[in-house]
Amino acid sequence: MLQDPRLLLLALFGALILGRLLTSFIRRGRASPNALPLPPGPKPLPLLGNLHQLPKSLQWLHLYYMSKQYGPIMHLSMAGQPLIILSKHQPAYDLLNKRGSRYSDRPRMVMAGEMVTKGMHMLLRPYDDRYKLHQRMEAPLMTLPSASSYRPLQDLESRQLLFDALRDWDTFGEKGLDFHHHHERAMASFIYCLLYGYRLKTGYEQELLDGKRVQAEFARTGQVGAYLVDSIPQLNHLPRFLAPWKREADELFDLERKLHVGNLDKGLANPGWNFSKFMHASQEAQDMPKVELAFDLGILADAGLDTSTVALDWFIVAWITCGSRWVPQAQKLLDDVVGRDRLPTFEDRPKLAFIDAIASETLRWRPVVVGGVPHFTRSEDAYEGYRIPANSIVLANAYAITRDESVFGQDVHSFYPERWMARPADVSEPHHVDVCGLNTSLLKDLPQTGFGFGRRVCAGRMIARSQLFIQMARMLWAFGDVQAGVVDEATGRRHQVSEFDCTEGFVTLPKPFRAVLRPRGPWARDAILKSGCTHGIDHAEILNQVKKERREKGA
Ligand code: HEM
Repeated sequence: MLQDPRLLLLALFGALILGRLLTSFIRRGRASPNALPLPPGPKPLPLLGNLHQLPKSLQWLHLYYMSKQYGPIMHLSMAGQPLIILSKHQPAYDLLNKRGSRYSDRPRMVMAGEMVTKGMHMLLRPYDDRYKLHQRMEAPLMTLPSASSYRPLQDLESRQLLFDALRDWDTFGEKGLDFHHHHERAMASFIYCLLYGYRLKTGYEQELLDGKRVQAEFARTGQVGAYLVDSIPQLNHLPRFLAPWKREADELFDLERKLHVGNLDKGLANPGWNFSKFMHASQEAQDMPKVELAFDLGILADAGLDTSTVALDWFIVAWITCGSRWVPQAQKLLDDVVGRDRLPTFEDRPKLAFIDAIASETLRWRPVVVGGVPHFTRSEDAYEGYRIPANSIVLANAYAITRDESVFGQDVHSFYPERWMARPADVSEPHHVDVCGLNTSLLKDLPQTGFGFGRRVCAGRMIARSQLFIQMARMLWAFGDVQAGVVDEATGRRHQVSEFDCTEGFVTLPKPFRAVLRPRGPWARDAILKSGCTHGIDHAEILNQVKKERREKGA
């Protein structure tokens, strides 16, 4: 029966899989009698553990409800692999921030990390010396003074976004516009300009289409359970004809390599300062293979593109579904501070803390990476009377943590920007305003959980916060009476927007729909047209100004 060598190999690997499951099961049973108990969690089945209890859809929501039963530190077993779920801010902060040296690793991802990106994906890298070298190379570009120097580019793209949205209002009227596309174009154009020295005019450029494909493949190949080889890496010893995922991984690597190396080449050749030139000239890059540097830049581009776009998409959903109170409040503030003759600018930011509160509330209400990014610990630890086993995946469930009432106060499911506002500071007291214009005297220092934790916290969070501020301030200033688009012209029926109508995956987007963004008045239209189409502006000149400003600020 087993004369066919392929069947023989399959039988061998079947035995290997069974062996692995049995070993992990026996290991679990062998915990020392003196050992602390594992954190509570649902009762596991033999061999499978809790695998059958992990739902495929809206996992973060189910884990949040599960935490109501088992508490803020839960233990689940995924066929023997310990998974610790943190559902309140304090344990997440204590473990991932305070004990960061122990909890900053990533779980091994064979397909997405080792095969498709050959270990060069920054987000998936283990916390080792090579990771730290890359972090050192990027660090000077991610400081607060650096973020402040990128604001002229953010200003440029948000002006363009308003111009494009006005044009679409004139074209599509009540049908509405594809706001996701406009957000994506603007965010991608900003990040590609900064990294590679070119802008994206339409959002349909081949580089962006390839970039989106790479992101979609990352989300797919990185999904828990998508590839057996992630659970049983030994399967990679199979010859290629028995391991079809190897060919798939090679093809995806090739797509990503071509995209990132092509972009690096463009960045080095394009006029003006940019990240490609800066990182290429850095000490850390001197002995680095070109492809590794290209991947660093490419992953930065990916990390910046999707996330800010999604946050702006949720902002539109919040505007439509629950904006009746905070939108008029924000618009009154904008009218008082900015007036109606010009667009808001970064110079207005210190007086517009409420807009920053709206940005923070958007990231809290619908965290972009809603389930959190898994961390990993290689050594055993003890916390609050529980044992955290060695080789645990530790996941801070962003959805649950942003609903921690002991941190964010009452009514955590509502969109309530005021929760971020400090008591009005005494006017005679000088306000503390950071170099990006954020007024920290008027805002509470609540945890920005949506950007992750500890040594793996989002490197681009200062850049992202400026981006969200300028975009939200300008949209709120320019447009009013925002609604979902009409989907049936005969009846005038509009798309029904629901805050839980979202996609699955690493980042969670609202399901696609069109929105009607009406100019608030002729004055808004005039100001947008006066600000104009920005495609004729010399962005290389702006990039050179960035370089000068960075030098002056010692960034
Ligand atoms: C609203 C926008 C953004 C959100 C919500 C966001 C969120 C996150 C989260 C949750 C993580 C993982 C943190 C963890 O493991 O605990 C992360 C990592 C990262 N982010 Fe962001 N991000 C945003 C924008 C950006 C931007 C604009 C950039 C760069 C220009 C960026 C660069 C990175 C990088 C390089 C990492 C990897 C850190 C590592 O694993 O060491 N992000 N981000």
